[in-house]
Amino acid sequence: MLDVETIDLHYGAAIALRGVSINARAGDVTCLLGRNGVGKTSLLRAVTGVHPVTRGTIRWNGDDITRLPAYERARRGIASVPQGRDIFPLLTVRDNLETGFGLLPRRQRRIPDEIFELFPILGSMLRRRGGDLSGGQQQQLAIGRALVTRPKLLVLDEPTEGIQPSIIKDIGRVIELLRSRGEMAILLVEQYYEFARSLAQQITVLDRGQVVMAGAAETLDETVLRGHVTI
Ligand SMILES: Nc1ncnc2c1ncn2[C@@H]1O[C@H](COP(=O)(O)OP(=O)(O)OP(=O)(O)O)[C@@H](O)[C@H]1O
Repeated sequence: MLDVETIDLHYGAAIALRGVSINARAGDVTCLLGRNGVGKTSLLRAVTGVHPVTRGTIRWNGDDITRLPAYERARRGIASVPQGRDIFPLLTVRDNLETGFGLLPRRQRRIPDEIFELFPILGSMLRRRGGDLSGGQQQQLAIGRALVTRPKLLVLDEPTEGIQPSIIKDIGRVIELLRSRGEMAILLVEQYYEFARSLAQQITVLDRGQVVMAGAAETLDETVLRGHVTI
Protein backbone atom coordinates (compact mmCIF):
# COMPACT_ATOMS: atom_id res chain seq x y z
CA MET A 1 0.00 0.00 0.00
CA LEU A 2 1.23 3.46 -0.96
CA ASP A 3 0.38 6.32 1.41
CA VAL A 4 1.24 9.81 0.31
CA GLU A 5 0.50 12.21 3.16
CA THR A 6 0.20 15.99 2.72
CA ILE A 7 3.19 16.50 0.46
CA ASP A 8 4.45 19.76 -0.99
CA LEU A 9 6.78 19.78 -3.97
CA HIS A 10 8.70 22.75 -5.36
CA TYR A 11 10.67 23.56 -8.48
CA GLY A 12 12.97 26.24 -7.11
CA ALA A 13 10.66 28.85 -5.59
CA ALA A 14 7.59 27.66 -7.54
CA ILE A 15 5.23 25.32 -5.75
CA ALA A 16 3.81 22.46 -7.87
CA LEU A 17 2.06 20.39 -5.17
CA ARG A 18 0.45 21.69 -2.00
CA GLY A 19 -0.68 19.36 0.79
CA VAL A 20 -1.42 16.46 -1.55
CA SER A 21 -2.48 13.09 -0.14
CA ILE A 22 -3.27 9.92 -2.08
CA ASN A 23 -3.31 6.17 -1.41
CA ALA A 24 -2.91 3.27 -3.81
CA ARG A 25 -3.57 -0.30 -2.76
CA ALA A 26 -3.00 -3.67 -4.39
CA GLY A 27 -5.90 -4.81 -6.55
CA ASP A 28 -6.95 -1.27 -7.43
CA VAL A 29 -6.25 1.08 -10.28
CA THR A 30 -5.92 4.49 -8.65
CA CYS A 31 -6.31 7.16 -11.26
CA LEU A 32 -4.98 10.67 -11.03
CA LEU A 33 -6.87 13.09 -13.23
CA GLY A 34 -6.57 16.78 -13.99
CA ARG A 35 -5.87 19.28 -16.72
CA ASN A 36 -2.44 20.07 -18.16
CA GLY A 37 0.11 21.40 -15.72
CA VAL A 38 -1.82 20.76 -12.47
CA GLY A 39 0.93 18.59 -10.98
CA LYS A 40 0.12 15.00 -11.97
CA THR A 41 3.60 14.17 -13.24
CA SER A 42 5.12 15.95 -10.25
CA LEU A 43 3.20 13.65 -7.92
CA LEU A 44 4.52 10.61 -9.78
CA ARG A 45 8.05 12.04 -9.55
CA ALA A 46 7.60 12.38 -5.79
CA VAL A 47 6.42 8.77 -5.51
CA THR A 48 9.20 7.31 -7.65
CA GLY A 49 11.87 9.47 -6.00
CA VAL A 50 12.87 11.46 -9.06
CA HIS A 51 12.11 14.77 -7.33
CA PRO A 52 12.25 15.46 -3.57
CA VAL A 53 9.27 16.68 -1.60
CA THR A 54 9.54 19.74 0.65
CA ARG A 55 6.91 18.60 3.15
CA GLY A 56 4.93 15.51 4.00
CA THR A 57 5.57 11.79 4.06
CA ILE A 58 5.52 8.96 1.54
CA ARG A 59 5.05 5.47 2.95
CA TRP A 60 5.27 2.21 1.09
CA ASN A 61 3.95 -0.87 2.90
CA GLY A 62 4.34 1.00 6.16
CA ASP A 63 7.97 2.11 5.61
CA ASP A 64 8.82 5.77 5.33
CA ILE A 65 10.46 6.11 1.90
CA THR A 66 10.26 9.91 1.68
CA ARG A 67 14.05 10.35 1.59
CA LEU A 68 14.99 7.17 -0.27
CA PRO A 69 16.67 7.55 -3.67
CA ALA A 70 14.80 6.42 -6.79
CA TYR A 71 16.87 3.24 -7.25
CA GLU A 72 16.12 2.12 -3.70
CA ARG A 73 12.37 2.62 -4.28
CA ALA A 74 12.66 0.66 -7.52
CA ARG A 75 14.39 -2.11 -5.59
CA ARG A 76 11.43 -2.16 -3.21
CA GLY A 77 9.03 -2.79 -6.07
CA ILE A 78 8.06 0.65 -7.38
CA ALA A 79 8.29 0.72 -11.20
CA SER A 80 7.58 3.61 -13.50
CA VAL A 81 6.33 3.92 -17.07
CA PRO A 82 7.23 7.54 -17.73
CA GLN A 83 5.46 10.05 -19.90
CA GLY A 84 7.07 9.96 -23.34
CA ARG A 85 8.15 6.37 -22.59
CA ASP A 86 11.93 7.00 -22.40
CA ILE A 87 12.84 4.01 -24.52
CA PHE A 88 16.57 3.79 -25.32
CA PRO A 89 16.38 4.29 -29.09
CA LEU A 90 19.69 2.68 -30.00
CA LEU A 91 19.29 -0.37 -27.77
CA THR A 92 17.38 -3.40 -29.01
CA VAL A 93 14.00 -4.34 -27.59
CA ARG A 94 15.69 -7.13 -25.61
CA ASP A 95 18.31 -4.75 -24.20
CA ASN A 96 15.62 -2.26 -23.25
CA LEU A 97 13.75 -5.00 -21.40
CA GLU A 98 16.94 -6.07 -19.64
CA THR A 99 17.74 -2.61 -18.27
CA GLY A 100 15.81 -3.52 -15.12
CA PHE A 101 17.99 -6.57 -14.38
CA GLY A 102 20.31 -4.52 -12.18
CA LEU A 103 17.56 -4.35 -9.55
CA LEU A 104 17.01 -8.10 -9.47
CA PRO A 105 18.89 -10.87 -7.69
CA ARG A 106 20.97 -12.89 -10.18
CA ARG A 107 18.62 -15.87 -10.30
CA GLN A 108 15.68 -13.65 -11.30
CA ARG A 109 17.50 -11.99 -14.18
CA ARG A 110 15.35 -13.28 -17.00
CA ILE A 111 12.50 -11.77 -18.96
CA PRO A 112 9.32 -13.53 -17.76
CA ASP A 113 7.51 -15.34 -20.63
CA GLU A 114 4.40 -13.60 -19.47
CA ILE A 115 5.60 -10.29 -20.89
CA PHE A 116 5.49 -11.79 -24.38
CA GLU A 117 2.04 -13.22 -23.67
CA LEU A 118 0.81 -9.78 -22.63
CA PHE A 119 2.55 -8.03 -25.53
CA PRO A 120 3.20 -10.56 -28.33
CA ILE A 121 4.65 -7.84 -30.56
CA LEU A 122 7.68 -7.54 -28.25
CA GLY A 123 8.58 -11.19 -28.74
CA SER A 124 8.65 -10.79 -32.49
CA MET A 125 10.75 -7.62 -32.33
CA LEU A 126 13.43 -8.54 -29.81
CA ARG A 127 16.32 -7.65 -32.09
CA ARG A 128 14.89 -4.43 -33.43
CA ARG A 129 16.12 -1.12 -32.08
CA GLY A 130 13.79 0.63 -29.67
CA GLY A 131 13.84 3.76 -31.79
CA ASP A 132 12.48 1.86 -34.80
CA LEU A 133 9.25 0.91 -33.00
CA SER A 134 6.00 2.84 -33.40
CA GLY A 135 4.76 4.97 -30.49
CA GLY A 136 2.30 2.28 -29.46
CA GLN A 137 4.93 -0.46 -29.61
CA GLN A 138 7.28 1.71 -27.55
CA GLN A 139 4.55 2.16 -24.96
CA GLN A 140 4.12 -1.61 -24.75
CA LEU A 141 7.89 -1.94 -24.43
CA ALA A 142 7.95 0.65 -21.62
CA ILE A 143 5.28 -1.29 -19.72
CA GLY A 144 7.07 -4.59 -20.41
CA ARG A 145 10.34 -3.10 -19.17
CA ALA A 146 8.67 -2.02 -15.94
CA LEU A 147 7.15 -5.50 -15.48
CA VAL A 148 10.56 -7.16 -15.82
CA THR A 149 11.37 -5.78 -12.37
CA ARG A 150 8.33 -7.66 -10.86
CA PRO A 151 6.83 -4.48 -9.41
CA LYS A 152 4.31 -4.25 -6.60
CA LEU A 153 3.45 -0.66 -7.50
CA LEU A 154 3.20 0.20 -11.19
CA VAL A 155 3.14 3.92 -11.94
CA LEU A 156 1.98 4.91 -15.44
CA ASP A 157 2.09 8.47 -16.79
CA GLU A 158 -0.38 8.98 -19.64
CA PRO A 159 0.10 5.62 -21.36
CA THR A 160 -2.50 6.45 -24.03
CA GLU A 161 -0.85 9.69 -25.15
CA GLY A 162 -0.35 9.69 -28.91
CA ILE A 163 -1.27 6.02 -29.26
CA GLN A 164 -3.61 4.44 -31.81
CA PRO A 165 -6.98 3.13 -30.53
CA SER A 166 -6.28 -0.59 -31.04
CA ILE A 167 -3.13 -0.41 -28.91
CA ILE A 168 -4.94 1.69 -26.29
CA LYS A 169 -7.40 -1.20 -25.99
CA ASP A 170 -4.56 -3.71 -25.60
CA ILE A 171 -2.93 -1.58 -22.92
CA GLY A 172 -6.27 -1.23 -21.11
CA ARG A 173 -6.70 -5.02 -21.13
CA VAL A 174 -3.23 -5.54 -19.70
CA ILE A 175 -3.78 -2.98 -16.91
CA GLU A 176 -7.09 -4.65 -16.02
CA LEU A 177 -5.48 -8.11 -16.03
CA LEU A 178 -2.62 -6.99 -13.76
CA ARG A 179 -5.09 -5.32 -11.41
CA SER A 180 -7.43 -8.30 -11.25
CA ARG A 181 -4.72 -10.54 -9.81
CA GLY A 182 -4.79 -8.39 -6.69
CA GLU A 183 -1.04 -8.36 -6.13
CA MET A 184 -0.14 -5.05 -7.69
CA ALA A 185 -1.13 -1.47 -6.94
CA ILE A 186 -1.49 0.62 -10.09
CA LEU A 187 -1.23 4.40 -10.08
CA LEU A 188 -2.34 5.81 -13.40
CA VAL A 189 -2.15 9.39 -14.65
CA GLU A 190 -4.49 10.00 -17.57
CA GLN A 191 -5.96 12.76 -19.69
CA TYR A 192 -8.15 10.36 -21.66
CA TYR A 193 -11.18 10.44 -19.40
CA GLU A 194 -13.13 7.41 -20.69
CA PHE A 195 -10.04 5.20 -20.53
CA ALA A 196 -9.35 6.29 -16.95
CA ARG A 197 -12.95 5.91 -15.90
CA SER A 198 -13.24 2.41 -17.36
CA LEU A 199 -10.20 1.18 -15.40
CA ALA A 200 -10.25 3.07 -12.11
CA GLN A 201 -11.52 1.88 -8.74
CA GLN A 202 -10.23 5.05 -7.04
CA ILE A 203 -9.97 8.53 -8.52
CA THR A 204 -8.14 11.61 -7.31
CA VAL A 205 -8.45 14.91 -9.17
CA LEU A 206 -5.78 17.60 -8.97
CA ASP A 207 -6.20 21.26 -9.78
CA ARG A 208 -3.36 23.75 -9.47
CA GLY A 209 -1.33 21.46 -7.28
CA GLN A 210 -4.12 20.53 -4.87
CA VAL A 211 -6.55 17.66 -4.50
CA VAL A 212 -10.04 18.90 -5.36
CA MET A 213 -11.88 15.56 -5.49
CA ALA A 214 -11.11 12.01 -4.36
CA GLY A 215 -12.93 8.78 -3.71
CA ALA A 216 -14.17 5.45 -5.04
CA ALA A 217 -14.87 5.84 -8.77
CA GLU A 218 -18.55 4.91 -8.52
CA THR A 219 -19.22 7.46 -5.78
CA LEU A 220 -17.95 10.48 -7.71
CA ASP A 221 -20.41 12.63 -9.58
CA GLU A 222 -19.78 12.24 -13.30
CA THR A 223 -20.67 15.82 -14.22
CA VAL A 224 -18.52 17.41 -11.52
CA LEU A 225 -15.67 15.05 -12.38
CA ARG A 226 -15.80 15.88 -16.06
CA GLY A 227 -15.92 19.57 -15.21
CA HIS A 228 -12.55 19.23 -13.47
CA VAL A 229 -10.81 17.45 -16.30
CA THR A 230 -12.19 18.90 -19.52
CA ILE A 231 -10.83 22.15 -20.85
N1 LIG B 1 11.32 20.56 -14.12
C1 LIG B 1 10.48 21.57 -13.87
N2 LIG B 1 10.96 22.80 -13.53
C2 LIG B 1 10.13 23.83 -13.26
N3 LIG B 1 8.78 23.75 -13.28
C3 LIG B 1 8.26 22.56 -13.61
C4 LIG B 1 9.07 21.41 -13.92
N4 LIG B 1 8.26 20.37 -14.23
C5 LIG B 1 6.99 20.84 -14.10
N5 LIG B 1 7.00 22.15 -13.73
C6 LIG B 1 5.81 22.99 -13.46
O1 LIG B 1 5.09 22.38 -12.39
C7 LIG B 1 3.70 22.42 -12.64
C8 LIG B 1 3.12 21.01 -12.64
O2 LIG B 1 3.66 20.28 -13.75
P1 LIG B 1 3.38 18.73 -14.00
O3 LIG B 1 4.21 18.31 -15.16
O4 LIG B 1 3.52 18.00 -12.72
O5 LIG B 1 1.85 18.78 -14.41
P2 LIG B 1 0.97 17.68 -15.15
O6 LIG B 1 -0.37 17.76 -14.51
O7 LIG B 1 1.66 16.38 -15.16
O8 LIG B 1 0.88 18.27 -16.63
P3 LIG B 1 0.85 17.50 -18.04
O9 LIG B 1 -0.50 16.91 -18.13
O10 LIG B 1 1.08 18.61 -18.99
O11 LIG B 1 1.95 16.48 -18.02
C9 LIG B 1 3.51 23.15 -13.97
O12 LIG B 1 3.25 24.49 -13.69
C10 LIG B 1 4.85 22.99 -14.64
O13 LIG B 1 5.12 24.09 -15.48
